[in-house]
Amino acid sequence: MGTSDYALEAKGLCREFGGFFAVRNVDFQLMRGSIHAVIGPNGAGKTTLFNLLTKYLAPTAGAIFHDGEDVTRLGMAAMAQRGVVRSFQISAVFSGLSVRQNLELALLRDAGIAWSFLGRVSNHPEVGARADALLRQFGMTEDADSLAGNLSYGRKRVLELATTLALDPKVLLLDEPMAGLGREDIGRITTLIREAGKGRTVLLVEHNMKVVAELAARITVMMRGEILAEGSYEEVSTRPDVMAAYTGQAHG
Ligand SMILES: Nc1ncnc2c1ncn2[C@@H]1O[C@H](COP(=O)(O)OP(=O)(O)OP(=O)(O)O)[C@@H](O)[C@H]1O
Repeated sequence: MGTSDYALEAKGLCREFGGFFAVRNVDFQLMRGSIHAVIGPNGAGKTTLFNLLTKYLAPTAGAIFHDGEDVTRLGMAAMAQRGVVRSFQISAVFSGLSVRQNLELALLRDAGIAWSFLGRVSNHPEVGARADALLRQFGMTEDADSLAGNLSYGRKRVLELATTLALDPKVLLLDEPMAGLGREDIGRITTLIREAGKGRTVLLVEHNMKVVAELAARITVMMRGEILAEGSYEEVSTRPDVMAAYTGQAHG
């Protein structure tokens, strides 16, 4: 399998905090076009690995490749330009704007058009049409004119995902997309991520095993900063060492 089969690849990745290795010597491959989950008990190093791959943190050793090119030294903005987009941090929802305005803002930003006031949208009819399509796709047509700040927590997370997808990322990186959501919103966001995964590469860090089992074709299990196991849900969930890693840990 060639390097270019991977949307993202890490080689010998390390992140040390004052002598403590949160991530130690990790070799990781994110296959292009796949939905891949990183799981593991609390403190395993999932968030640190995610922050390294999304360029939020710099590694203390090792290298990161995107489409086979060394991107170790690039920052988040340069990665976003390459179509590698992290959700739920980058795509802030503006609570003083309506749902539609939030989507229009994201679409204008993606098109590289400066956005200062909404009158500008009328100059770009394609933006209005794409906002309508996103509203329909995300089941938010009825909320279009509601202020984002007045949405429930779950609907806000749906809007965040919609604004991220407005950027049409090639690689979508999601940090605990289900955190704090009720069952209904989990079902909706699971469906939306599955749809978003068509023609894209998706990496998610997620504690909810039902969601991981439903979405991820490949799963990486981390433990004490290292990769403990990799494979399908069936493969990793039946391994005694993976079960032992979770013993005594409460996970949703
Ligand atoms: N900025 C930091 N400074 C010092 N130690 C850190 C820092 N960030 C993370 N760590 C440590 O690195 C280890 C891995 O943390 P990390 O947040 O990556 O784990 P995690 O698997 O995401 O855990 P959780 O599931 O609880 O979010 C933990 O022991 C944590 O205390």
